[in-house]
Amino acid sequence: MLTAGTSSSSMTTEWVMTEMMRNPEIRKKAQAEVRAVVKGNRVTEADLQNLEYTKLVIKETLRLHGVPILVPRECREDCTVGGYHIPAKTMLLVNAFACATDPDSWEDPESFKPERFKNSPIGFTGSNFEFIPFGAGRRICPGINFGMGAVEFVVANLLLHYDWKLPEGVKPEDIDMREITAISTLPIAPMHVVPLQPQLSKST
Ligand code: HEM
Repeated sequence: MLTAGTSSSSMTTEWVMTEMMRNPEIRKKAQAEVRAVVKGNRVTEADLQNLEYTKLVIKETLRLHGVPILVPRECREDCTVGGYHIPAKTMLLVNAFACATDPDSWEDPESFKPERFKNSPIGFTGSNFEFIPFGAGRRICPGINFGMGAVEFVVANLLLHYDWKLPEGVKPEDIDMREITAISTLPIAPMHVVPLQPQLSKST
């Protein structure tokens, strides 16, 4: 439970920041939303409900940087998938990343475009098999709400309190987006960012 709940949420947060540093316009838009919604210096649970664009950014991050392979499943009965006969008791591994980047399901699948989820019926509760960052079915992640709340809360605070820039001489396109695979996908090289003056001018 601890392993499943900690690295997944923290790695998602790290990828959200990485994508926002690589896409400054998206970061500015999310930051403007957070600063417009949050009154005072504290992000509340109620504020999170109104962070519409920031939620899209997190969703798009989960599409491109979610778990690559889901927990194994065992086939209960013989079946045929894509013309292949799968005998009962075969262990199956679902390639969630392939589903989330399948050009038959997604337009321009490799690009980071939070807007693709705007007014889209595709959610992450396991009903849309092209997007299953929390899995699906009986073994779906039981920590969806906790995990999403934790990521939204940390990202909102990072955007509310600080402006961010890359170290001197580093351009957004220089960020190393390669991944290594563990329980979550991790950046192959940690990104370095510089927090600017804390935004403490708002009244509490
Ligand atoms: C952004 C954060 C998170 C992501 C992306 C995530 C993703 C996943 C995925 C993909 C699975 C496999 C589901 C399947 O095979 O169908 C899973 C399972 C699980 N997750 Fe999460 N998770 C997150 C946060 C959490 C949190 C916060 C907790 C607990 C506090 C948690 C607890 C678990 C547990 C216990 C399982 C195993 C469920 C089972 O096998 O029946 N997760 N998670």
